[in-house]
Amino acid sequence: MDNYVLRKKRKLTPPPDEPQTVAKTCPSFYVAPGSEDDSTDLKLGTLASLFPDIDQTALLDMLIGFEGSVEQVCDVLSSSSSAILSPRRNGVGHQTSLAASFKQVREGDSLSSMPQKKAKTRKGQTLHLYSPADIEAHTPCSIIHNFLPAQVADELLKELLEEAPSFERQTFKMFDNVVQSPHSACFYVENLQERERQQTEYLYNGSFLTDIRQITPQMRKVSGPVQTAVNDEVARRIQQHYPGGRKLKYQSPKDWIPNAAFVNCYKGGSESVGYHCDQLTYLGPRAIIGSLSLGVAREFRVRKIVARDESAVDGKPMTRPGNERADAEGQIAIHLPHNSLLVMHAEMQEEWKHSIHPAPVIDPHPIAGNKRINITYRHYRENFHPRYTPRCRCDVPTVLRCAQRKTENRGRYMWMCHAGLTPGKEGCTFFQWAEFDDDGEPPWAKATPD
Ligand SMILES: O=C(O)CCC(=O)C(=O)O
Ligand SMILES: [Fe+2]
Repeated sequence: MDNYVLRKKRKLTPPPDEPQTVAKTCPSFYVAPGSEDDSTDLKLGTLASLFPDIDQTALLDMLIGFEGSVEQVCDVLSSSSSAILSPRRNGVGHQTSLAASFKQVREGDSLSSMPQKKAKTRKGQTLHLYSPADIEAHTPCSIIHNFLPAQVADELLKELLEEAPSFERQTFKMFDNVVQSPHSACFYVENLQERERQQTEYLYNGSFLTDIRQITPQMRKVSGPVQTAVNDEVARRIQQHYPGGRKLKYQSPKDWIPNAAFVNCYKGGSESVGYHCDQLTYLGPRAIIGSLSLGVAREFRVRKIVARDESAVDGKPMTRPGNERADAEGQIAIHLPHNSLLVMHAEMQEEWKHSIHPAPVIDPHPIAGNKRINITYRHYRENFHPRYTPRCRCDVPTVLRCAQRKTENRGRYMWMCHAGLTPGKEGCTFFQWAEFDDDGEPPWAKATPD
C-alpha cells in the first residue's frame, strides 16, 4: 500500500516543537495531539475511510497489533480475507460493583504497592479503574457516580436521545483526505444571542459551525449542579493532590462556569473517538472539563503523553517513531456508567490524551438501547474570544496549543494558523509563542473584563 496516507503533501511549515500538525474541523475535540504519526484517531479515521466495510474495533486491534503502522495494516487488509478480523469479545457493560478491577496489570503489581511517580501500566497494557478513589489517585480525573437524582438523569437522557438522530459526524481534513469522525456530536450554548455569536465569531479550524443549538430545558436544569460539583472537585483536587495545596501555574483561580457544551452520541459499540486533547483556544490553558455520561456504559481511556527524549521502555530509549512512544506507558481505562460525572482536571489536556474506546460488546441500556450520550461542559472565557487572540497571515484567529513532546519546549503554549486544516483551505505558517500570567490570563486581559 502506498505510503501517501501518512506522509504525502505536507503544506504547513512545522512549528518549533511539533511538526506536522493536523487538527480537525470538529469543534471541541481534536487539537491534533502531537505529530500526525502519533494520532490513533487520525489513523483509525484513515483506515475507516479506506476500508469502510471493516469494523472499527477490528481496525483498531490491527493498528495496535502493528504498533501504529497504517501502512502495514493496509498491506495486510489488501492481501487477506476479513476472516482474521473478528473482534475480541471483551466489552464493558453495566457495573455491578464499583470496586477496582485490574485486567492485564503486570504480575505482582498492585496500585497500593506502586510508587506514585512510576507508570502503572506498560506498553500495550490497559489498567481498568472503576472506583472514584483509584481514578483520582492514578489519573488527572475524578468521578462522581450516581451524580443526578435517577429521574433527572433519565429525563435528560430521554431528551437528548430525541436530539441525537440529527447530530452529524464531524469531518476533518487529513492531508488531502477528508475523514469522518467515528461518532456524532452537536454544540450547545446558553441562549440565542450566544448562538448567533458562535455562528459568526468563533472559528473552528478556520470554519464557522452551522449547527449550534440552545441548551435544552433538562440541560439547563442540570448545569447548576454540574457547576457546583465541578468547582468543588477542583478545590478538593488542589487541596489533596497538588504540591503545597496550591493551584497549578496558568490555572485560573476563578470559578468554572459551564457556558458551552458538546453533546456526543455513540451508537453501538463501534462508535468511538480516538485519542486526542481538547482544544484550548477558547478555554485557555489548564482547562477544566465536566463530562456527564448517560446511557450505555463505555470505557474512557487516558494515556500520558511521553516526551520524545523521555521515552524509554525497560530502560532503553525508544528509537522507533509514532504510537510506540506514546504507548510506552500503556493506558488506563476509566469505566463510565450511566449518570456519572467525570471531571477532567487542570493537568489533563496538556499532559494526557483521552479517547472513547470501541467496545466489541455493550450492555444495552433500558432507556438508551445501544446508545451512549455524553455532555462535555466547558467554560468559554471572554478573554479568549477570537476578537482578542492573535490572527495569522490568512487573517484568521489562531488556535492555542501546548507543546507536549520536546522536553525543552514542553508546557509552552503557542498560537498557530489553522486555516490549512480545513477541507478546501490552504494555511499559512504563522506561529507565535503564547504568554500567560500565573492565572492563565493573556497579556490583553488587563484591558478587558473577564
Ligand atoms: O464521550 C466522552 O466521554 C468524551 C468526549 C470527548 O472527548 C470530547 O467531547 O472531547
Ligand atoms: Fe475530548
